[in-house]
Amino acid sequence: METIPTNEERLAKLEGMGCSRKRYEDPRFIQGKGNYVDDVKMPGMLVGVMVRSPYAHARIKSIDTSRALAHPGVYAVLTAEDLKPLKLHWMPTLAGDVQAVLADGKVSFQNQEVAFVVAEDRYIAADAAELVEVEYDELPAVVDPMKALFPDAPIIREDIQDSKVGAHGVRTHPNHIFTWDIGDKDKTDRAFDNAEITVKQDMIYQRVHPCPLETCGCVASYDKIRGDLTVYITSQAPHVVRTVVGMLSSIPESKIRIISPDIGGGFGNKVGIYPGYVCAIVASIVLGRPVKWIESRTENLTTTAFARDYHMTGELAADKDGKIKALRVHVTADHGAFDACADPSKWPAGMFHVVTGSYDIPNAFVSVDGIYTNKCPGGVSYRCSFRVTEAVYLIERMVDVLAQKLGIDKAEIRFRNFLRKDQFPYQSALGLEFDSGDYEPALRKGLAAIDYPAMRAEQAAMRADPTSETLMGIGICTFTEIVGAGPSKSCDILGIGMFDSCEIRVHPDGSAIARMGTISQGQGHQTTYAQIIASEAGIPASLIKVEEGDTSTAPYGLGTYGSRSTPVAGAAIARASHKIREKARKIAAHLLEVSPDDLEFDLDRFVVKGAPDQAKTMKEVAWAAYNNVPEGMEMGLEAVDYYDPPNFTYPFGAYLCVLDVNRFSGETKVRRFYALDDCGTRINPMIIEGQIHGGLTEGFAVAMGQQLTYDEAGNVLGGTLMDYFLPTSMETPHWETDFTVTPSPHHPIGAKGVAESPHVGSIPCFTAAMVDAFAHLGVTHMNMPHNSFRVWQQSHALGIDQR
Ligand code: PCD
Ligand SMILES: [Cu+]
Repeated sequence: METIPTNEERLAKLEGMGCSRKRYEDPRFIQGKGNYVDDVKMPGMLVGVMVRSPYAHARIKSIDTSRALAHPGVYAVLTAEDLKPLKLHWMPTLAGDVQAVLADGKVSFQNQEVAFVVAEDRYIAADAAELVEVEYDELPAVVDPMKALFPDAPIIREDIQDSKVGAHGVRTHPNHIFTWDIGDKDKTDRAFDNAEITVKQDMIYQRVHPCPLETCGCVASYDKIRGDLTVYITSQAPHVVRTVVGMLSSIPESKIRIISPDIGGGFGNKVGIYPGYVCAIVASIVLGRPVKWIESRTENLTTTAFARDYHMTGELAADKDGKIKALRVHVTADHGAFDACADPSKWPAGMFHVVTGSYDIPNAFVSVDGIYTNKCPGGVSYRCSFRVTEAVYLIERMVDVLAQKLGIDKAEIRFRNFLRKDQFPYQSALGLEFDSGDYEPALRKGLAAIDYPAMRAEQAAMRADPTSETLMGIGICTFTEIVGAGPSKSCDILGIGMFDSCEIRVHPDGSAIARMGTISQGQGHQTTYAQIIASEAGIPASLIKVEEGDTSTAPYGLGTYGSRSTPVAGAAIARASHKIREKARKIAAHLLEVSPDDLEFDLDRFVVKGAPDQAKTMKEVAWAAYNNVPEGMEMGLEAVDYYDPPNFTYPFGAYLCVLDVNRFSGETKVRRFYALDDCGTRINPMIIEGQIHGGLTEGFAVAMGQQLTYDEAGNVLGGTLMDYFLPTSMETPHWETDFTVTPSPHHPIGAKGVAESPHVGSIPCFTAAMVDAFAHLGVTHMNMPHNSFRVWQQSHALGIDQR
């Protein structure tokens, strides 16, 4: 007789939630067996290259494509004139604006798409692109959003120059996109009028770019005989691409197949629809041959989806003990030449209103103005679920500024203002409902981990020593994130609610295939999704095949960004697993000739209550599902779930950073970085740790070096990795990670998203530490990036850079 495995053995075999199961994906990635878009090669495939504008703002007087067309190996050169008859020279953006696919009479940012050259191969296409002769008439450019609102500023969008109302309400200037107000202005103003103390700080969150290792691209293949369009694409939201392509082309969605194969990092960069995709699709339809388009690094850095460019002013009102009474914020948001924000919510500044942070702030008012400038369009959530990193940066900076003004310790002021555990679910003054949190123990753990009192004592000693070449800074960030877009009442893309989905089919041998509407870009969904099913349906993770990213097989879903896969698809996976389990229970009851209520689910089997030797395993049930089901039941064992979450999830964390700054050179060394994260129920602790390392490294990159700078004429300075900071293992500090577990009350398995938290939480922490190094000299804020030159400038301004 077969010996029944022990509980431990069965649990180990399942590799369910909580297990640091090794990543299923890694053998293929490590051995170079991944399959990325640029790996796709089709018979007869042509390659397209963009002709781009050297000017930030210019009228196009003429485009002469004849020399390019005459070049051997060239098949087509598309311009706006060619797209006009198809009504494809402009396309809708995800933010309710329109964007030129190929410049229509005018260019509005440097490297804007002007023509698309299709040729035998990439070299020929690039050579021919040089032969396209474009005559420009340069116009004055404006790159500063404040100056864009001057009465005599150059008008960027002549196409909508006279419209007084845009997608998000009234426009007050031709370069003004919207004003978005939220909160109670009168109450907030009154709280400020009556406050014992107020503080105010301006800050700039610089323009940055997500910079995934793989640039954007696609291979479009139109089959003229069948009328089918297949597109391999670097998309974080393949189903959305299918819907948009359907809308633009009038091809029914049933004849469009969008496939996101392996993706070499997304980070928000691959949410939007870019002109290159549209041009490749049009070229394939026109030429009847597959057409590939892959961006160069410079094209990626300078033309696809930037992030931030938020110019913020924060104000806090408080009493003398540092208890916050009100928050007031104004933001000037530079959206570039077209409003192409990949914002999953109905709010034009995304989830910025999470800006009250981890604190009990009774009154708040926020106003955001969106502005056009002669810069690249975009506005994506570079590792933050959209404008959350901006919000967290603002509130964390403001709390520090207040502490400094009052002479209260920066940890102590947080304890005085934290939301208490018993206040959840908490209605914020800006209308959000924070699901769960427990902030105080998290910060206490962090303070103990770095021995905060000892650090402050060391800092005091250094400050007292006039010969010390080092300035020591201690940064604290106690952030609350908002992830998991989202409830369809507040989140949609082009009118489609932001649900997500899962479909599970169990085979006769007890193995299974599962498909979801999300798409991994390196997060390891194939590993972790199987773990959820393992725990919830009792099928070993190693027997579950997880597939995402092919619209012809996966159920409709809104994709992966905004750390939404766990909060939304993860919930659908759990619920689909429960449906499987409940059908299996009935089959097991039938096999055991008992009532379903007499059965208990035990890891991987159903056991008769009170008779532990009478059981049916999921494997046995799976076989029976195909030959011996209760009368009246359909055969098979499969389930589908579409999940529209009731709320977002609110992961949080406590981060601490200790920095040593050389006041003569501005060089900085991160001595300690401690990150405690709470994402509720943890599915794979090892993957979470990897996600946190990645997010912290990108946070380090943004805080210490990343910036897309423009000169007055609108030239992008630093559109290559020589200038744009991408940290390697050489620059990256050592990370210390920790956690607490506060489950989400509304998520079926209590899980919250985690992937963006480390990015959102670390950036203000680095700035806080940097400012803290200079705080005793009266400095309250320093704008990022904190590279050596800029830090030295601060030192120099204070006159402490000389020996
Ligand atoms: N509690 C929990 C949570 C979570 N998890 C895990 O972790 C991960 C993540 O998750 P999440 O948080 O949910 O998220 P997702 O959705 O998946 O993802 C997204 C993210 O993710 C991140 N990470 C990463 N990684 C990699 N590798 N790559 C990439 O790209 C990336 N990206 C980035 C980003 S940026 Mo945005 O897009 O900006 O919005 S958003 C983002 C997965 O695997 C999961 O399963 C676990 O375990 N547990
Ligand atoms: Cu964002």
